[in-house]
Amino acid sequence: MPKSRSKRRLPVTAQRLSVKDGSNGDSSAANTVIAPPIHVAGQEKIILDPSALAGIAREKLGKSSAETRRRINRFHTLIKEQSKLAAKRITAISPESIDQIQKEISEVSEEMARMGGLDWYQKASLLGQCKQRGGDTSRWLVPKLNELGFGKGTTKEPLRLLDVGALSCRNYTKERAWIRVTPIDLNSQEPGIYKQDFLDINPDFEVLKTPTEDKESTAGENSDSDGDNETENIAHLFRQPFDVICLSLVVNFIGDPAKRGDMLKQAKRLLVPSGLLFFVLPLSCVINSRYFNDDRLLAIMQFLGFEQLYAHHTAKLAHYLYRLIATPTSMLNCKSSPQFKKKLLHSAPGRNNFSIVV
Ligand SMILES: C[S@@+](CC[C@H](N)C(=O)[O-])C[C@H]1O[C@@H](n2cnc3c(N)ncnc32)[C@H](O)[C@@H]1O
Repeated sequence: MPKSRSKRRLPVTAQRLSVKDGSNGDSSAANTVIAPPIHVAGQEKIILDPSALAGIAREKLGKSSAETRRRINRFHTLIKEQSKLAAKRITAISPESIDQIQKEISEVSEEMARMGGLDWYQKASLLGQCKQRGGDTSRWLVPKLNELGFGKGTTKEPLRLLDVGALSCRNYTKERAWIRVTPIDLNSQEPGIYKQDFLDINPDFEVLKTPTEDKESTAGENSDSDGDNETENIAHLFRQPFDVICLSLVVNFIGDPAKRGDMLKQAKRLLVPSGLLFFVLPLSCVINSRYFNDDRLLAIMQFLGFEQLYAHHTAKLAHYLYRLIATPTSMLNCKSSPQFKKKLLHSAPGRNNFSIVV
């Protein structure tokens, strides 16, 4: 049986999040303070970190940023194809069709490997972060946290922030006095990023028993530690829930819509009550999909127990900040049929098939 959230040992952190924005976690109060307008921003500042390009050959990236973008999109398509084929293989019955599916899976994997695999994809994305997206997404999140009342000296302990799909562990260096980052990724690009599948984190926070263990358990956090060691036991990093979770361009990376939904549910499991979820999608997912848009996302998030604090479209991205306001854990463990199935919302031609199923 899942343990109840109310028994978890983090009332202080939880209080901190609700008190600091002046709303005490009351959603109506928060809504009067923070309007969630959606608007398209102008050009953003370009920040290029030269170390981002280390070890990546120009010809692999593409001759121009448009070419890099095209290859990244191809990689996304292959990821989706992989998910579809994996689902097909589960239901296939005849040995011939299993062989055929297996052959197609191998072709997809080979093409991904020829492109340079996940490692290439991450480096290309890092370049995209620098050149096209106005720097890493912490540039958007940090001012929003400031607006909510967080900053240097405003909290007793630094905010615990889980950066999922982290390509750099330096994104919050300037804020290290008040943000303690735990950067994770499926494939660690640099020491300091922990190799960890977000969906595999076990959110059983009650394993933390004594204050001594508590102290030892946080010793490895932040980017000073060597997160590159695959055999390292990093379970201690996840013994407390997080104040903030960043899912920036990670959910769209997953090919399976139900798994995307699982990521949102997992974020909810790993957050303190009143914790914040920073969520970023490519703009095309919400303005050009047959099955998805801002209203659908809002309905899903509200269903999961989040309130939307901010929503903002840039030229290429959709940014959202949510606060967790309800914790019905029974719902998260519910295996019944999805509440938000893939549903046709726009039938105009030329749209993509992005969706999130919860
Ligand atoms: C496009 S990059 C996003 C990078 C960065 N967060 C940003 O905003 O630009 C997507 C990253 O998510 C990582 N990722 C995807 N699924 C993940 C999971 N289940 N757990 C951890 N990382 C994951 C991928 O390995 C990849 O590095």
